[in-house]
Amino acid sequence: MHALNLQAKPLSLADRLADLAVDALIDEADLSPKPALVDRRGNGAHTDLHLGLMHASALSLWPAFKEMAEAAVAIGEVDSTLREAIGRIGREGEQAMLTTTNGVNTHRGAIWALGLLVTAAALEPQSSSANAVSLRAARLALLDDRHAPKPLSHGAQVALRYGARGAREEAQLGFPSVLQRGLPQLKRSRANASGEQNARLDALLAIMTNLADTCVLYRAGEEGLQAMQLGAQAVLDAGGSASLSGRRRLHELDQQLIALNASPGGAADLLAATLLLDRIEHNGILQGAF
Ligand SMILES: CC(C)(COP(=O)(O)OP(=O)(O)OC[C@H]1O[C@@H](n2cnc3c(N)ncnc32)[C@H](O[C@H]2O[C@H](COP(=O)(O)OP(=O)(O)OP(=O)(O)O)[C@@H](O)[C@H]2O)[C@@H]1O)[C@@H](O)C(=O)NCCC(=O)NCCS
Ligand SMILES: Nc1ncnc2[nH]cnc12
Repeated sequence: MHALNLQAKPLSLADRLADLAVDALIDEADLSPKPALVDRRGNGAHTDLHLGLMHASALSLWPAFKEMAEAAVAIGEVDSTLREAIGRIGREGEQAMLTTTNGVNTHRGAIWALGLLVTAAALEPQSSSANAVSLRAARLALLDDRHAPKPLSHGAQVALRYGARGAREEAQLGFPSVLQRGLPQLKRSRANASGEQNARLDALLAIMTNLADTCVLYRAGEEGLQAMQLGAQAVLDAGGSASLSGRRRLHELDQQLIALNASPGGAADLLAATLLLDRIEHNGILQGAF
């Protein structure tokens, strides 16, 4: 007679990366109080989004992230075949998101950023520093996808109007907002014993200080972008989210951005990218230690 094998089947690399990406999106959505964004308190500057929808949207993307990681393992190098494979999977992921949300754009930018990072991490799991993963993601983002439609998206309209660098350029440059702003601030605030939630809020604010967020530009123009960047810097200068005066500034920033209808959705996506890279770097993706 055989003994029952109660041990769970180990997760594949692609399973683990998809889990990490979805967890990063859910942690971003839950983080509160985020200025003008959907969080546990409410809908921020949005009328068509809420926390349940953000969670459902994040979960709907799990198969797309897994498929991107599998494509990376199968193809094995940064080339046009992989770029076009993840472009197709990314567009299917967008459709899955839109079906789940009844047509509301919850995570378009996140599919792009986290999709590239998941693919880049799966390509060389033994080289999982944030720098190395971002560099591979940038090389992928620089490749052309012959099948990509070229719609006049909000990002494209804002690029024409203000000459702003959007989500595509952020990835092609190797995610500078994550590597130079989000991750260093996350580490600084953790080292200052600010508490994990405050460290994540500070990381979001650090990203906001410098980002040309095309969501903010589209909804609130340069006035909105300046309010976001200066207001985020003011919170950090006042001591960050863990200090009383930083919290007061954060509350003011929330009110100001809501009044301007300026939702920093791009910064929120890059916070999720920050959390994902932090976990890939520190937990490793080979050991299955999470
Ligand atoms: C290459 C793409 C990113 C397409 O780029 P494009 O220039 O066409 O830009 P958009 O699609 O308009 O914007 C992309 C989203 O990226 C986020 N974002 C904004 N600024 C930045 C930035 N500076 N750096 C990084 N990321 C940024 C942002 O996403 C969040 O906001 C979304 C809501 O945005 P909005 O369009 O304003 O919302 P709507 O509901 O449509 O309007 P409102 O009513 O709210 O005003 C939300 O989804 C957040 O995620 C931008 O929206 C890429 O998307 C692409 O080519 N995809 C095709 C598939 C593919 O090739 N995938 C590759 C494999 S992963
Ligand atoms: N928490 C959030 N609120 C609004 N838009 C977002 N896009 C990505 N995350 C978001």
